Amino acid sequence: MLPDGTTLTDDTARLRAAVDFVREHDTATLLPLLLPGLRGPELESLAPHCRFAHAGLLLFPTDPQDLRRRLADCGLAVDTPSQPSVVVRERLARRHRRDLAELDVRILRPRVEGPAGERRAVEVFALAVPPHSDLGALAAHERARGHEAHLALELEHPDPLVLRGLCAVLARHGARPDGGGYNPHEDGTVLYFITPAAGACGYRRLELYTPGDHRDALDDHLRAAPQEHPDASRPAETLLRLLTGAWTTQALAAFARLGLPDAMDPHAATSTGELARRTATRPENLGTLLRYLTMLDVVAEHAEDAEDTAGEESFRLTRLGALLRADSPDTMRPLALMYAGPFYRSFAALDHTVRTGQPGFDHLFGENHFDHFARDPELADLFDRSMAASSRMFEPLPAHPVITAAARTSTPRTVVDVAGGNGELLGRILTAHPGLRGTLLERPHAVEAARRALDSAGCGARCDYRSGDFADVPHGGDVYVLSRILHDWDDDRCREILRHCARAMPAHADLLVIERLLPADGSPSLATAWDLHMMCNVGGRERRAEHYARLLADAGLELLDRTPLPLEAYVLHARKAR
Ligand SMILES: C[S@@+](CC[C@H](N)C(=O)[O-])C[C@H]1O[C@@H](n2cnc3c(N)ncnc32)[C@H](O)[C@@H]1O
Repeated sequence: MLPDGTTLTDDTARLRAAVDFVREHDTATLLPLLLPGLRGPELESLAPHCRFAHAGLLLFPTDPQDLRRRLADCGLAVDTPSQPSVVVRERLARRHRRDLAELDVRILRPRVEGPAGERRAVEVFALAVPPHSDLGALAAHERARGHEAHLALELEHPDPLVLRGLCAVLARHGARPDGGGYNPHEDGTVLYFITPAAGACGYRRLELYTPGDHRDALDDHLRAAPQEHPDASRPAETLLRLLTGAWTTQALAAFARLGLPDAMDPHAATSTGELARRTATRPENLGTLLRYLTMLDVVAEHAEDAEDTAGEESFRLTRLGALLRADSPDTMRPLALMYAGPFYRSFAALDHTVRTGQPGFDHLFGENHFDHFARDPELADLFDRSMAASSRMFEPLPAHPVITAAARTSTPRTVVDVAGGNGELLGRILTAHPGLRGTLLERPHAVEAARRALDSAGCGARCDYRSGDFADVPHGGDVYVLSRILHDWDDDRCREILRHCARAMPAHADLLVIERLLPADGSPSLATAWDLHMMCNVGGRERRAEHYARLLADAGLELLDRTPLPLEAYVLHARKAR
């Protein structure tokens, strides 16, 4: 893929584009292109630990002479013999369900200098595809998709701590693990990442190369990566696992409702008999539930200790399971109850939604989900708490440049949270910046919940509340926030909401929109799953960044930039168009 999004199918042209890219970019300018939120001190501390080492691509010469000719056409000399590839060969075998023996992928690294004469290379993976070979379709697919095209950073010092630190920085800026491996022929460890869709250099894959054997870090990295084709060789087993996804939703909710996460110890195993006693359940049936949850890594089974447990099984809570504890500050328990409750029942009407366009929720409950929840205080409270349960996506927002700039001014500035739910985000911003004031607009029942939450967070005195509708967006604020609002609505309603905001915003005001973004290249993402959820339950949708830019423009607003947030969300920064 080229930076302008076009795809080159001719191998020599693709090679030349990679060579030009390597010649033109240096490490410090490349990093923010790959990770758009990376800047300031974090960028300065990251850059010295790694160097831009190469751009990689996969070519399909007809034979070794053809490859040499193409390299020469691009002015590349190869003075070292090719090495067998392990990682790319395995990825191709998995993706195309081919036998490894059919795929003799070789690696060459012709040297190319960077803009200041830096030592670099183009990493060429070559798979020979003679005329009429049955690998032709594979080659056409790979040329068109460019799955293996990547940029590589090499660690300056192969220190395991630095490697893990770099992985953490990449994760914080939206890079997702995407496989990797250890190559014994070269004694080097590669970790691949997919960078955020927002990356501006045309490459979406990033390789972190570390000389030496770092299989500990690699194992953690591989565990975090979604499998490209889960069990592609066993389709019937895979389908059975997929078909029974509802059991997972309900097993997790039963686990939470029975109070098991709170009755279990994360550090020590407890026998099923003791757990059954604590939760008033039947040991035998509880054992069945816990064994299922062991497969999901929610609990871990411990080897029996015959003396302590009289031969019973015993289980410990894992980090994942601990997120369902009711008393955990980052509990996701309300989401477990919501997805196994009203949003579980409504998903049974998904085919109705696809046929008619009407949300399954409305079809089943006879009204829009906001109205349905608003009439039932218990459900309304569960909904508010379930929104707050994924609020870790808000963690970086108090440090967003728009908020810190507002907090630095001598006159008190006001953050207006439009449909701010139970005040989770506004509370975080006001707690981090004691000089800021807040205004929260919500429907009446939610205003009351927000008032209680902000009072108990100690910032209620700096907050005003407006009970009302989107048409009542308060005028005269300095920063306006629309968090997870636009994805609830169709385009026409979004334009209306944005126009209400634009009318209320003074010329200097900023707007922060928090949403997940659909990937432009169809790569797996939470946004794609939530797109289905929004369609079935709310009648809304997830969108690509350009789609939001168009909606903002229709309301007289201009999208200025976007920064990734945890849980695959983004914050889009807009102002009034000049
Ligand atoms: C998905 S929640 C988002 C809440 C919060 N901004 C957050 O990110 O956690 C959507 C919110 O929109 C509010 N809402 C729905 N319709 C509204 C309307 N017509 N006027 C104002 N708020 C509305 C709901 O009460 C709900 O709290």
